[in-house]
Amino acid sequence: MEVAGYDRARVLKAFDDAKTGVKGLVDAGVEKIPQIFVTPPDIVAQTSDTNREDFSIPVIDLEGSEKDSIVEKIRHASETWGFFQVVNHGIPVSVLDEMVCGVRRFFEQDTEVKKQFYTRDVTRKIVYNSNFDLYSSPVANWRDTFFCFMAPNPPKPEELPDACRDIQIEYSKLILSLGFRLFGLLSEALGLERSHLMDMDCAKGLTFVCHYYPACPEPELTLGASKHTDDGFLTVLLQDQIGGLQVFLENQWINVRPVPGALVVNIGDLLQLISNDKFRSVEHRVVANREGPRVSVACFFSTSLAPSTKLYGPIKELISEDNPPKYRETTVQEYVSYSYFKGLDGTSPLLHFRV
Ligand SMILES: O=C(O)CCC(=O)C(=O)O
Ligand SMILES: [Fe+2]
Repeated sequence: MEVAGYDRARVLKAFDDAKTGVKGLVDAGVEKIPQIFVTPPDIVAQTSDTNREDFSIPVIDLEGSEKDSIVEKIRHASETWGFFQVVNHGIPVSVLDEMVCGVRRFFEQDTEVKKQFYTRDVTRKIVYNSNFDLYSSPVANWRDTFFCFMAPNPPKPEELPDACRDIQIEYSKLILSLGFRLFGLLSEALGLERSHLMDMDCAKGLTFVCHYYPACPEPELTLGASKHTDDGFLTVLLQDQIGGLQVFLENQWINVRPVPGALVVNIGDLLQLISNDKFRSVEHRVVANREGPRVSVACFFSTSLAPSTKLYGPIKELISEDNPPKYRETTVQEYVSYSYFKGLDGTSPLLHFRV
């Protein structure tokens, strides 16, 4: 929001140059959030009762009874909610807990060491900064992040941060095998051969996006993450027990309640595109909280981000005369860079690819 006589560009640059992110502000004891974070009240507002017991995203037990019913539950959730949580997914709780601790150690380590990772050069192996869209978005979010590509060409172990190297390597192996399993189930849920989505390279690339949402002194004035959809094929999210993630469904914000040991799975834009809108990539956001820090790890599955001319459009088996393609074909690189440079401005990048 603009305030007369206020040089937003200069304030953003000073915030960025400090390389200490939102955590740096909290450590310095701010009691009021700086203007760059102040978000219009209608955007922060809750729409209605977000704690309705009868309206929460499904929790699916991957070791549950018959496989057919798991596929059916995943199909239903992907068509209606675009989100579900999975339990009994094969990743031990001790690994989930250590991953959250590792991310926390990264953000809470010595500032001078952490600053070495601070960059906006996305060709670097580890990219730590605050608000990837700081200069393009109308408001900044109360969040710091680091990300790195873990597949198909992971950084060398010595390139990973000391604070979370071992657990990142272990978690990425387990998340890749869970991802393969989920893509098998999603393929079947689309009525395709089990290997269809994997054969399209939907799980070839894995990016870890690790968020740190410091406690916020004025949570009613800002957001942890503005509303957006995810641009890859699928996201598997690990969140701690603080909560704050919300999904926009039936015109209201629904809390994605932390379930101990569960992982949150959501359909990304590219899966909506290739499924010709059968599966939904649903808008979500993270509210700010007086309590914190909140830690989350979003694992984005996409193709390898190495330049490729391979085109992705609605899957031929899913389209017909009655269900013509709703999107033009695109390369993953074109889609992802369009989405990245657009930033979290509240509109879906999918619209740009509609025919
Ligand atoms: O922190 C969260 O719960 C969500 C993060 C998210 O939506 C994202 O990284 O795309
Ligand atoms: Fe997201």
